Amino acid sequence: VMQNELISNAQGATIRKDEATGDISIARVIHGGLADRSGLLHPGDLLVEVNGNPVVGLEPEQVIHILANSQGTILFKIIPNPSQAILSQTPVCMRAMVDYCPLQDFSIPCPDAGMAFSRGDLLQVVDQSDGQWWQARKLPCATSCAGLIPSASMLKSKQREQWWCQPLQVHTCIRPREESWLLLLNMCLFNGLYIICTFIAELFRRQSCTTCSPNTNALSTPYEEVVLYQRPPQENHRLIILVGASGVGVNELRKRLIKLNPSTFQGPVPHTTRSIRAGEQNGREYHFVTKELFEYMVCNHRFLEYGESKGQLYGISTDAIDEVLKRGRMCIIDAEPHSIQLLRTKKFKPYVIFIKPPSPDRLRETRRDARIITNYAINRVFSEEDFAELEETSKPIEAKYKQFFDSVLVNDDLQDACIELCSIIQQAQDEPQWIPVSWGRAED
Ligand SMILES: Nc1ncnc2c1ncn2[C@@H]1O[C@H](COP(=O)(O)OP(=O)(O)OP(=O)(O)O)[C@@H](O)[C@H]1O
Repeated sequence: VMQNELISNAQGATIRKDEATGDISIARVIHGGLADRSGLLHPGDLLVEVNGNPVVGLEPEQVIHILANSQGTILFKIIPNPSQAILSQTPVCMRAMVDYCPLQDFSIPCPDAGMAFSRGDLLQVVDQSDGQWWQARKLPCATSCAGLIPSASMLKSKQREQWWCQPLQVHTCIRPREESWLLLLNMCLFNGLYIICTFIAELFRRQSCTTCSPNTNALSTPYEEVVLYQRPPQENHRLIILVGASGVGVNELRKRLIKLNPSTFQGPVPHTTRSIRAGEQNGREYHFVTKELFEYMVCNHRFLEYGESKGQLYGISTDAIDEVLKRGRMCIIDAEPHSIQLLRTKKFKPYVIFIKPPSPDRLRETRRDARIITNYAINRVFSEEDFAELEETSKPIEAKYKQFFDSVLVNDDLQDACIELCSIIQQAQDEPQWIPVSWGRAED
């Protein structure tokens, strides 16, 4: 049975009443609060008097009232908890993978001591002594006082409850667009690898679905333990993933970056089952493979994204990404949001940048002369519907996947966005960044 706690904010401790005996005891001492800093109060201590007023039998609200009205020195008479082991815990940093609001949680013992957080927030967990309720601060620490958050097991059981209550959602994915492949093939006749890669990325983006994903809020890991990581010079660069709504400029930024410094940045070479053409070279435009090998790679989950056009298969493999990284280059890819999880591995240590549209006015202003390619026949300026769709699709992507974003870049002025992208990437490679603890562990 959950006993409710009340917090005395000035003292930074919560109290609770034992309904059978009338005893008032310290339920928890909030890290960084006055009681914690004094080192005089501990969980389980029995409160006998406050400033000479006996408190046994009182309601917790009455005790809080006495405390709130006390001025100057407050004298507590306590019976220390003899079994209280005072353990000093090493803080652990965790990234929140779910949202939490204590005011909407009826199970929290003391909502006023609770701390709200959103997916992606970095939390420094300072106390895990209670299996159900931890204490944590948000990083970078703005306040010294910690707040109550549900433990990982507590959140998981809440997720399970929610999951069972959810109605079954039937979802139909968008089918690949044949005409996009045709455009790809047309372009291949006239352009080099640079355009092919660009277009392949575009094709996968268009044909994939942003609403279905392996990671829904339900049953996901509520917290991910993280550590600061700085790439040692001998290690591969981190994979750079650009994510954004269709039309926001992910491809444009990626193209510009590669063009700016082709000896540093590179995209992966796609695989195809179509036959090699005059002027093409295996491993340059494409990796030309047999259908059997392609299917074998599909079965072995080697493709990040793949599709079929006119009986031929095309795909971007994780091996192709690895090849770029092994050559000492920075691999920059344009991925569907739901592919992020596949790439979140120790090997790639991806750094994910979300490309966000600017304000509605700036979006329309900056894209006045921009062209949108909707299929092989249409290459036109953005319409009002395109702008509206872009804004509408960007928000749910951000809302759903923000826990995976290391950086957010607003693509307003193209030149400025390119400069900012370069500096974000530089920082990602050269400065310490938070990564999941499992990516940082030395090889066994
Ligand atoms: N900041 C910007 N200012 C002006 N035009 C831009 C800007 N960013 C991108 N564009 C233009 O907008 C158009 C769409 O960009 P891009 O093709 O990169 O979109 P995308 O995000 O890759 O979407 P899709 O995957 O659907 O192609 C292109 O013509 C591009 O040149």
